[in-house]
Amino acid sequence: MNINRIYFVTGNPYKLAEVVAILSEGPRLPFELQAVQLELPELQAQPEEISRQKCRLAAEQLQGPVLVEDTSLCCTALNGLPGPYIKWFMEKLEFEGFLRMLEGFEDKSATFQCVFAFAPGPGSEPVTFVGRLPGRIVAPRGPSGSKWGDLSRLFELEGYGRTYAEMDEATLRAVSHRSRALALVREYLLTL
Ligand SMILES: O=P(O)(O)OP(=O)(O)OP(=O)(O)OC[C@H]1O[C@@H](n2cnc3c(O)ncnc32)[C@H](O)[C@@H]1O
Ligand SMILES: [Mg+2]
Repeated sequence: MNINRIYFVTGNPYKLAEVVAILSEGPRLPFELQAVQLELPELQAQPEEISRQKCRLAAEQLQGPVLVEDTSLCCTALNGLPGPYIKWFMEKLEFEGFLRMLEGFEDKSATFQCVFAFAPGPGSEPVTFVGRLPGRIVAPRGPSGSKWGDLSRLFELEGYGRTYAEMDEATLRAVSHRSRALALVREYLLTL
């Protein structure tokens, strides 16, 4: 396949910066990654299908190879919810409301999940890549005002005993759901 530029499409500047940083580490990809800041509609569906839909829309709009990503936070006690709707839950309930929602449940385990979708152009079925990070929801710890907002103070990574907000950026980048998914994206892109 003759690709020399891939558009990474997101409305979130932090996500964009993180993806560019992670992909610029390690073996160099034979493509230029071009950032496109665009808010894509997210259709109600399972996380992988939401990402695929975003990818199809992005490929149509940009008429070229595109990479998109959608992040979910899945709580075990809520059978995977809020999942892809976490953004709206945090916006509407704020962290106090979100914690209250889980109060009645003993099981506070949760998983951050990142689904990237890639399509070489419009009309192609997108390929997806999933990265997961297990943890649990805790009372807020760590500095507030971080780039990912209060959610990062509520999610404690399994095996680290620290919340997202308490982790240093390099360690987090090495283990995060996004890095895990991007390792698969990189592997795939290198086969094109
Ligand atoms: O335009 P897109 O790429 O969709 O960007 P977005 O900000 O709308 O992102 P999502 O639809 O993937 O929604 C995921 C929500 O989870 C948050 N989020 C994403 N990655 C995160 C991370 O690594 N740590 C903490 N929160 C994260 C993000 O701020 C959103 O509120
Ligand atoms: Mg979004």
